[in-house]
Parts: sequence; C-alpha cells; structure tokens
Amino acid sequence: MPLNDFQPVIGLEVHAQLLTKSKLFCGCSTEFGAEPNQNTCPVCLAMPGVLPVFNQRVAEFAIRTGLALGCTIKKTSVWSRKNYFYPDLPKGYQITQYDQPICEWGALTIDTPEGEKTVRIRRIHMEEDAGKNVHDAAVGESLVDLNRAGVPLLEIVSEPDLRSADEAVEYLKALRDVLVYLGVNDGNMEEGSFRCDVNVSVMRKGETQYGQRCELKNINSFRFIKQAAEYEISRHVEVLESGGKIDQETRLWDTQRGETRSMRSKEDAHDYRYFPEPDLPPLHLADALIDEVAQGLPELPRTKFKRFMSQYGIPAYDAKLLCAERPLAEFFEACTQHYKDYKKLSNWFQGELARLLNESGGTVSISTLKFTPAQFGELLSAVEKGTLSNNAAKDVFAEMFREGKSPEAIIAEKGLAQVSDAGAVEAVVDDVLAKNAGEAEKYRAGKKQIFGFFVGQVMKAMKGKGNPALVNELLKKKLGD
Ligand SMILES: Nc1ncnc2c1ncn2[C@@H]1O[C@H](COP(=O)(O)OP(=O)(O)OP(=O)(O)O)[C@@H](O)[C@H]1O
Ligand SMILES: [Mg+2]
Ligand SMILES: [Mg+2]
Repeated sequence: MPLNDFQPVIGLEVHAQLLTKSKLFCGCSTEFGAEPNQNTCPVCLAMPGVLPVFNQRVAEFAIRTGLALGCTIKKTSVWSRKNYFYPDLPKGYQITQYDQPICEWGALTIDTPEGEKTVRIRRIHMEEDAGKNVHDAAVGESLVDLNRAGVPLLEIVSEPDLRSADEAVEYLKALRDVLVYLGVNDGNMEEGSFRCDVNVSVMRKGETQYGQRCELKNINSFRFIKQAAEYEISRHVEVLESGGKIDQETRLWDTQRGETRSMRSKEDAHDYRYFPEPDLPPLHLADALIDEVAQGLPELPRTKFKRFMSQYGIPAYDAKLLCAERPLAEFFEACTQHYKDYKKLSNWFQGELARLLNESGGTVSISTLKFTPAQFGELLSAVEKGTLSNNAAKDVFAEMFREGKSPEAIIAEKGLAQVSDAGAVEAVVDDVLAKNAGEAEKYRAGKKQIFGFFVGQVMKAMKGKGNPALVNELLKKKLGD
C-alpha cells in the first residue's frame, strides 16, 4: 500500500467572523441575513476619499482569543494592504495584518488515538471580510452583496503540525469550541462565520523536508474537510508515486463529485504586494486593556471537561457531551447543587432532556428552559425516594419542560405519586394473595415462573402506583421466598 510510505502534513488557516455589532472600520451592522447591500456605507462600499476608523472591540476579541490560545499579545501590531482583484472586493485590496500580527505563537491541545497532542498556532491576525458574489444560474447573472464587506475576521494560522485528516478535524472542533466559549464567534460553518482553508502536503516517511502544499479553500463542514483532505492526500501520493510533481495550487472541493479541483495556482505573498496601510496608524495596546481582557476570560472547554470528570466523577463521554456548549455545562453545574447523584443527573441530560430539546426542533434551548435546576433536582429526588416511578418521572419531566410547572404540582395534579407506604402496599398484597389462593399454592409448590402474575395483579389494583421494589419485596415475603 503506497499510502503507508507517505506522511501527510496539514496546516490550517481558520477565518472566524467576530461577533461585534458593527464592522471593522465603519459603523455598519454585521447582522447576517439582511437584504443584499443593506448593511453598507461609503466606507465599506469603498467610495473614493473615505477613511477607515478602527473598531476597538475587535482588538478586545483578538486579545481574548490570543490569551485563550496561549499566544503572546503584541503591544504593537501593524495594518497592511493585501492587493488583489475580485468583484466582491471593491477597494481592490483587503486591510489585514501581515508581518506584525496582534498575536503570535500559541497552541491548542487536541485528542488523538495516540493521546494528547499540542498543535502550534503561528499567528492570529485581524482583517476585514470581503463581500459575497452570488451566481444566479437561472437568470444568468452574477450579483455582488457587500453586506459582509468589512465584517471583522480573525485569521488563526496553525503550524503544519497535523498529520491526518482526522487530526485536522479534531483541531477544528476544539478551536471552534474555544471561540464559541469565548463568545467571539458563533461557530456557524453553514453561514460561513467559521471557515477554513486546509493546506495539505505529503512527504516520504522518514523525511524531514515538507512536500509542496496545496490549499483547499473554504470547505463548510467537518465531514467535507475530512473527505477533501483525504482525497488530496491520496492525490499527492499518486502524483508522486507516478514520478510527477505537485504544484503549489489553490483547489476547490467539489461536493458533488467528491474530488478536489484546481482553481488557480497559489499566489505567493509577493503577488499581493503587501505594504503598510497608510490610512491607519499602528495599533498600540495598553497593558491595562490586556489585563482587563485576561480577567474576564471564562473557563475553557478542555479545562472544564477535565474538571467535570474529576469533580463529578462522570465518564469522559458524559463530560465531553456536557461541556460541548457553555450554557449546557453551566446548567448542569447549577443542577448539581440540587441533586447529588451526578451520573444519574448526566443520564437525564443525555436522555430525556436531550430528547425533548431535540423534539422542540430548536424552539427551546438550554437558555430558554422553563424549569429551574432546583425543580430538576426535586424531580430526581422524588424518584430516589420512591415517591415517583422512573416512568412517571419522565411524564412529569415532559410537563415541566412544556409548562414550567413544579414537579410537586404536576405529581399532585396527575395523581402520579407512587405508593411507598409499606402498610398500604401490604394490604393490597394480602388481598391479591387471598383472591388468588390457588395460584399462590402452585407458586409455593415450585411454579416460580408465575411470580410476575402476582406483581401484575398488585400493580393493577394500585393503578400502577405501587413502588415496584416494595411490591416485589412484600410478595416474596408473603409467598415464603
Ligand atoms: N508543506 C506544508 N504542508 C502543509 N501545510 C503547510 C505546509 N507549509 C505551510 N503549511 C500551512 O499553510 C498555511 C499557510 O498559511 P499562511 O496564512 O501563513 O499563508 P498563505 O496561505 O500563503 O496566505 P493566505 O492567507 O494569503 O492564504 C499554514 O497553516 C501552514 O501551517
Ligand atoms: Mg493565511
Ligand atoms: Mg492560505
């Protein structure tokens, strides 16, 4: 298998749209989904003579991201012009950062089958997004929407430290989780607010010199990223095995055909004729601002995940699911104040809660739940105490989810309380055994398989509300087991 003779090498450039209200250099809204060209002004339309004004919030978001990823925050960074022509870029250049970005040298830890791995992050810089070309084949027109022009982006550039498509996907998932936790990005790949260029090369095993890379542009799902990277790795191996050579290229992923296709030969930095942006001074950051941002950093997903395992004694699988989203993790922690069997609590999160959220089709989220952590705790405690059967608890929970009533009120209203009073259950057991004396005789004589029949009779008499453990226990006792 020739593939095994080669080592894939992958480096990722992530473009993350920042969740600021206004654009990078003007006051236009960054909101997604507005009518085309609604969120524009002379600055982002690139009218002659306009000047950019830097949105300070963007620096705060960049610092927050840089600190979370362990980067050095540069006290001085510089804006540059990256020149290229495209219809969605009316200025003819993009304002970005080049040789002096705001953050340098950080890292992100990911899980691989071989254990934890640290992927180096070379740089994070701020830049403006371009507009969007919309190709309408039906009318045979290409249209330009400039709502996105000037929306702030962070470009987060990894070192070529990834060694497989799976590792690349792990890195992207971990990075997306961090950005969403920080509140700087919404993580939405479909809408393009989290996008990624995948740089792929291969080298023969044992070599130290990296091969020529190809850059796969803007792939909008983890699944496609994995497919595209794997396709590209095989393509490189095939070309090299047959004596060919890889050209530095920008390639597209064709979802329909499941293959990558050449788009253009990859430009080198000199093609862009980068130079310092004359309309913006270098950005100087005060220590006080960096300190303030550092103070406000939340606990990050990986730290939280590890803490959940140790503090609550739950398996990695559970901790991972619970920490996938910050509101979910926070709600779980709030519930732990009211119910102490953390594994059982986690099971309810994965089972009933996840099911109901899913069934709501997105109309209910963790942040809009109608019941409180205390009520969730009350419900589970009622099951624990035997006041409520597990099945009845599911009905009560669904009602809490829909109506936001307290479990106590629902249990009373629906008459769901389970009978755990030994005297009351015993009376019914005695009655059932008296009415079925013949069957009881057979049981005592060895026909043990009819035990379920007695349980059924007792439950029927109690309209399903007998505490099952107690019913079983008393029946066994009375039947002489
Ligand atoms: N031989 C290689 N194989 C795979 N990836 C590589 C290789 N060399 C560099 N890379 C990766 O390619 C990416 C280069 O990104 P960078 O932003 O520095 O430059 P660029 O792609 O030339 O610029 P642009 O932002 O204009 O696309 C990095 O993520 C880096 O890790
Ligand atoms: Mg880049
Ligand atoms: Mg690139």
